[in-house]
Amino acid sequence: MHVDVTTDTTVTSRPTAVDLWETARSLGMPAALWRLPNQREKHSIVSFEETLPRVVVDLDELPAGFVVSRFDSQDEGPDKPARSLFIRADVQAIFPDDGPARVNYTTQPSHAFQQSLAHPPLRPTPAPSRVTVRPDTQHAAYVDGVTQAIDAMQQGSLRKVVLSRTKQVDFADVPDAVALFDRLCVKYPTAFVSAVSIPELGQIWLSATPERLISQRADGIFETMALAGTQSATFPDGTPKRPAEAMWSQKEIEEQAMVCRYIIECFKKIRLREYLEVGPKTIIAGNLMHLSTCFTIDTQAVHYPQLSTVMLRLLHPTSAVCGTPRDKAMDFIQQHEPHDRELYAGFIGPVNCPMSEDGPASHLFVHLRCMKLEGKLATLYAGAGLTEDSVPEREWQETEMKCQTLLSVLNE
Ligand SMILES: C=C(O[C@H]1C=CC=C(C(=O)O)[C@@H]1O)C(=O)O
Repeated sequence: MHVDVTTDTTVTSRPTAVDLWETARSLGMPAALWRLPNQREKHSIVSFEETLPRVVVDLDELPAGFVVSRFDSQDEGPDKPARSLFIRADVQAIFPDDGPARVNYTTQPSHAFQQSLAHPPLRPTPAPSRVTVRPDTQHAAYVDGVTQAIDAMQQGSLRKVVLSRTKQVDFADVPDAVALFDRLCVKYPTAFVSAVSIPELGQIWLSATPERLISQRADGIFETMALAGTQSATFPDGTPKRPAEAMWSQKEIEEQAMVCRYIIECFKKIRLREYLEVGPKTIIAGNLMHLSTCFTIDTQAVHYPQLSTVMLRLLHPTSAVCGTPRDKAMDFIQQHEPHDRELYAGFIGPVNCPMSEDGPASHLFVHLRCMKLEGKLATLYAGAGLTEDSVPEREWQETEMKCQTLLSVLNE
């Protein structure tokens, strides 16, 4: 059933993103809020299922919703396909930049939800909350891990591995997730910005990621990208760099080329040759620059409507977050990273959601530049792609720069 809330007098006629988010949170309902790269309108969904189903991501089968996948979710054999959390879009809202929200129910709304949305709970501490970054205790272990990775690569068992670390930040008060989301949207217009509330885990995840994993547009165009190589988007004196001014080392060019080759190997596995490859080009991602190659395919022209579902299974986790060869890199990560990556470097995004007049589309992104919020504690995650030419201290500095993407909005 589709009910346009703007014509339904039992609920607030102009709910804001905050109203929906706080209503869902007060009732223990999962919710997602996102803004696609280079767009202004924001989207929000709420699910009435308090415990999220774990689904096989089949883009041809799933109803409208938002997928959240762990980094380590992979097929464990033909009968044990990878599973992801699925936030079904029981309530779906679009917030245009200049106009009232459009809200639809796709299932019969619960009475409690309607009642609560009519009198939405107050948002937490709208004023900026003070933050304290906990002192780093991971530097020595990280540098040691990089050194061990370089040894493994010099011995030839590994060609690339992405090693990550965490950083913890304490807020003085429980932060306002929607306010942080809004700040990320303003600061990173080219990123996919999201806030996801998962009550059963007691977590909210926030991110501003530059990396598209898979898009299946309403017009049948499939897109993916190879992203790697990192440098600051400013010169040491703080002046912004233009993409043409970026200097890339052999190590970074090779690191990104490995991601390209990994994607092309996936196309080869399904004998697909009709892809358009553009790049590598330097792109700006907030405070950073990366090398990016885009791959597009017209799924209608190649008569391959299930391409996105098939490629998702083959691609995740890509060499941009895991390494090459994939299984060896995964083993290295599991043996050397002291933390569980959880949703960091997994994939997230809307599936089969109406995003334009053309119809529903799916946009899945690699979950980078992200943090997990548990009450007043935030855990930030950042990794760096290592090759045998890596310099341990430089890789640590790279993870520091990646943490800045989110840190810089926490204190505003
Ligand atoms: C693993 C991360 O970034 C990936 C994406 C772009 C550049 C990367 C790099 O230069 O290492 C990483 O492959 C991260 O942000 O935590």
